Amino acid sequence: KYHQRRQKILKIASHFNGPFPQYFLGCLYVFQGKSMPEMFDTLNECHKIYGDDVSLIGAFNDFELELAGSRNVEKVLQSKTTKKAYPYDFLEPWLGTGLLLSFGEKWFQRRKIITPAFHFKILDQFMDVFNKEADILIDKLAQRVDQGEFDIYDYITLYALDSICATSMGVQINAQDDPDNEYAQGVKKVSVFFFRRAFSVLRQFPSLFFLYPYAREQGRVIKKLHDFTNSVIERRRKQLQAEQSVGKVEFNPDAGDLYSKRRDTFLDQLLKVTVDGKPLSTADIREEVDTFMFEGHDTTTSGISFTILNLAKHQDIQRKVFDEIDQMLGADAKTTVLTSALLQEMKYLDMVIKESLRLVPPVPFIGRMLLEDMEMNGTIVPAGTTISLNIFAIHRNPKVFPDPEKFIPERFSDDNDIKRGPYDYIPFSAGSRNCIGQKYALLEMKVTIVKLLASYRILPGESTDQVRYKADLVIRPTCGIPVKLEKRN
Ligand code: HEM
Repeated sequence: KYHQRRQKILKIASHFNGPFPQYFLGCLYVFQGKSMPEMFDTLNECHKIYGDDVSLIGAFNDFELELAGSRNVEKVLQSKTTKKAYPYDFLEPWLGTGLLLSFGEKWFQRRKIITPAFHFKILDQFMDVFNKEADILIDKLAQRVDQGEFDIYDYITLYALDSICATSMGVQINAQDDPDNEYAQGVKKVSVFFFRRAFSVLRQFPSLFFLYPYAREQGRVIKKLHDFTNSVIERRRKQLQAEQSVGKVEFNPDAGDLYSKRRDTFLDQLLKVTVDGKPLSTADIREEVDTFMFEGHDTTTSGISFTILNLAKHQDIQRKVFDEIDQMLGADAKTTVLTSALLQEMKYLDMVIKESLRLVPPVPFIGRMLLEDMEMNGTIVPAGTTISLNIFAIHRNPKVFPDPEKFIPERFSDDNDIKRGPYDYIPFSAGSRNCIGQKYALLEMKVTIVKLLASYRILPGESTDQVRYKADLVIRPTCGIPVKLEKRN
């Protein structure tokens, strides 16, 4: 039976290129003994060697396709008969079946409940928080001015964590005052466990997870992450109860209410909503809070940090962004409260952010499992196949992005002749399961870059050129983001 299945898979795989699969362990040898950055490079190298769509057969006849060609990517993202691929299951003990992991009716219902929390009018209210948190970041960074190279990544992580808690949960956690924040450390650890499991031989046997050397530690770390999100939910619940007991309090942004009295945050909606007449259970709420705390800070941290890296490496481009800020805000650049309308006028900044998300998409891969057969490359790919969509490779198609490794913001100018299809550039994915937080993310990224450049010139450090990429749930730098800061007058 094993042999017959292998023959069947090889026949389908012949419609795609890919490394030769060994009889039992498939193509695992391609990744064996490699470090995380090397694995990431190898995966992307496969596309250079074998083309856009690569067959990668795993251990024990596990058929997997790695797609980077826009035709097949579109088919998968448009299909209504897919679910998230098995590696996402490894996240379930942490994120439950919140919006990222759920599917079918549950996903549809949750997306409907949560979508209004990211309406552009609500996002406008978030701008005060982004401004305030970014000002704190700028203050914290003052101690690094003229002090030589340092890693800015952790500063950005804590800033993004404060921002997501304040905006979406209505709770101030002051992570920026706590460099050893346990939540941020825990997320890093769980992400590495996830990655190691996705590349292990035993990955198809969930019941054997206890054999993994890090299984117990994962349990402990997830418990701490849950304790933290539980405390955020409880704080907000108490705030809302206190408000109810003194009658309805009007929100006044100037009276220190910026965080606690914000109305109808994402968490408020979850606390208040009823489904079939019943409120959501604490477990239901926590899985969404866990999902948004993670998705809402780790991804933007990666996006902001790599934009900073690119600006440090390209002083001419940084100068142009600064000139745009200077032209619009002049001497008030450091103190102006940025609004979404103001940011919308900064066209060059927009191109820089888009190019940075192209070159280093914070979510480099997304995965799906086919629930029905699908036609691809002239063959029928059977239901049950795991598909990985390689956004990092999609963004390096030289026909759409000539000189793909170069950082060229002008690719996104209106006069660029090369036309892009809707699936050639997908940092936030596409289709119905696209990123619900994309507008939020872009606003936060822009506020951070404007505030940073208004106060500091970002210079490359001695090791800036040595930064490589490694990817677990998001792309991270191998040795932080080493930069130097110089004060602007
Ligand atoms: C630069 C920052 C961000 C990037 C590049 C990004 C990218 C993505 C991508 C590629 C997906 C699809 C994942 C998949 O199909 O498996 C996704 C989904 C999602 N993102 Fe983001 N994201 C970012 C920021 C955010 C923020 C700030 C939030 C929340 C405030 C957020 C919340 C979510 C959620 C909840 C989903 C699942 C949506 C669903 O399946 O209905 N993301 N994101």
